[in-house]
Amino acid sequence: MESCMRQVKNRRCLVLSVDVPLIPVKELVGLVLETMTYDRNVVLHQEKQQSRALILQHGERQEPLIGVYDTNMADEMEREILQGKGSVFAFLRTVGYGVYKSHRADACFSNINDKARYQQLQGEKQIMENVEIEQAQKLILERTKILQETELVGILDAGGRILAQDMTAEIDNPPFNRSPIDGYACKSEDVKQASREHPVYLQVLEEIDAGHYSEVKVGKGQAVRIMTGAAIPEGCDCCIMQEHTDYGDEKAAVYEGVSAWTNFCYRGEDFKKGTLMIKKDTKLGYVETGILASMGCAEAVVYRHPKVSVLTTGDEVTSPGQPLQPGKIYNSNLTMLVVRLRELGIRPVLAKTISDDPELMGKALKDAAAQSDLIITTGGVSVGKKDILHKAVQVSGSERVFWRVIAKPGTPVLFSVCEGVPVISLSGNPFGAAANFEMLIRPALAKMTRDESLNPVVSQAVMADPFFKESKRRRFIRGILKDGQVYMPSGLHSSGVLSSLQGCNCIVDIPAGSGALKPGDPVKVVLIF
Ligand SMILES: Nc1nc2c(c(=O)[nH]1)N[C@H]1C(S)=C(S)[C@@H](COP(=O)(O)OP(=O)(O)OC[C@H]3O[C@@H](n4cnc5c(N)ncnc54)[C@H](O)[C@@H]3O)O[C@H]1N2
Ligand code: MOO
Repeated sequence: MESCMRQVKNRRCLVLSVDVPLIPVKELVGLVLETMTYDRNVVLHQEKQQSRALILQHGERQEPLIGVYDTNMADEMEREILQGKGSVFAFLRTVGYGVYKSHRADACFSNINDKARYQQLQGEKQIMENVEIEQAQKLILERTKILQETELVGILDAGGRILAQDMTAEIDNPPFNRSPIDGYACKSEDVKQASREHPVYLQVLEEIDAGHYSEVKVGKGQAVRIMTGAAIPEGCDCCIMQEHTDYGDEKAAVYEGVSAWTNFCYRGEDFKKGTLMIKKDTKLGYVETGILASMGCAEAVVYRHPKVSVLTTGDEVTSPGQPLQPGKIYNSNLTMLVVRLRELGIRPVLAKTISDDPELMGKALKDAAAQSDLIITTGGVSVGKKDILHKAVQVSGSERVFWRVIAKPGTPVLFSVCEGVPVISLSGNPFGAAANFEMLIRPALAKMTRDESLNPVVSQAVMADPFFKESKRRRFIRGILKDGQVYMPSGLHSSGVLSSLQGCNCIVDIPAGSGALKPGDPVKVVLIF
């Protein structure tokens, strides 16, 4: 420090030792700002400056090597080095110092000198507990990447995909003036006066069917026999429905006149060459793919599918189809989540069950991270001895971001990031997992894929049935929404019960502090679609 102080030109120097890599930058900013406040008070209020050094304190601990020092103290430092023991505190006591109090966790200021400790502390430092659902969504979205890679797919397979480039028409559609009816194309001037009593007779030059093209020029008193979808030849400005003629082959009697441009579809009336037809990032449905086809596109460049992995944990879970041993339960979460993803157009790349072994799960997370954009797990996130996700996340070297949301069910959801891949660990209780899927995973899928329709849709409704429990905490319950009214399913509302979710199409979002709900009470619902 002494030699640094001799070199620097500034009046002050921010000192930070090299082995506190987890210190939040905001704390350094806080230190600097506090020094500036001192300066301002000195100038404005002619206060005596309190100290020549301001160091950081967290809890009871003061950190002399995290601070802002006046740089004119090199001589005093040298004296301590030569005459004392060279202790920074001893020096500080002689010159006097102030403290900047940080309220961050101690782990932020840990001395770290090896990688394993760094990874361990990084997890401990950043975990946030008991977050609101909205904050949880934000924390997940901040760590969710938007997919950039694209692929070329045949137009028949492009439905449901997100277009990765602007699509501009290279042709006019229709590519020619065309007849919207079966009949005769002619000059409107010729038939203006036609009626049943006084038919107008036209000379029929030829017949043009859909798919054929004629260079013929139609003159005064002339017509062509024309079919729906066929190109109207030069010289004509209208078409007469055949029902208003005598169907003549060489000569046709016209019984009803029309004005100019009647029954006449213009070239390019659907779209003109050069028009931007479908914008990048549009979800292609049947209409958009149909438009692309009408533009002549056989293929489309779309963003690649997201790669989502589902890992369920639990020594008690048994795959369906296997005999059920005492104490075991069938694994419903894996099927439920895989099929839910498929319903949303996402095909999971990995779906498996891991036993309650943190090392195995840690390894499984790393393996999954290598092949996924998002990992969903269920079970093992609460506080029990076998709630192995916490350890598994550490084993995998993941960054833990938050644990627990302030809502029921699905409270113990844990969010971490394994090698850059978000890992959303849902509770093992099937309805807890299902509710969290709708609230936390859908937004991540929407961001990743740019598919806005994957976002949860919130609506207002009115309770049709009562819900008897009061809700001290925010509570999600399943419901059946019909014509703006929410009916309660028969069966239990417990988070461990899946069967009563059958037939439900919404989750009622009951705010914390609500009493029992009565019929007629307005409620917010999240649609399950
Ligand atoms: N002492 C406390 N105990 C519990 C608390 C608490 O705060 N203190 N929280 C409770 C809440 S709320 C929930 S939710 C659960 C969450 O537990 P986990 O997420 O750790 O999940 P597990 O214990 O592994 O399983 C819970 C439940 O779900 C069944 N399960 C698990 N996986 C599946 C699956 N794939 N298919 C079907 N069913 C599954 C499992 O057998 C358990 O019955 O913790 C409470 N406890
Ligand atoms: O949060 Mo738990 O999913 O209530 O039962």
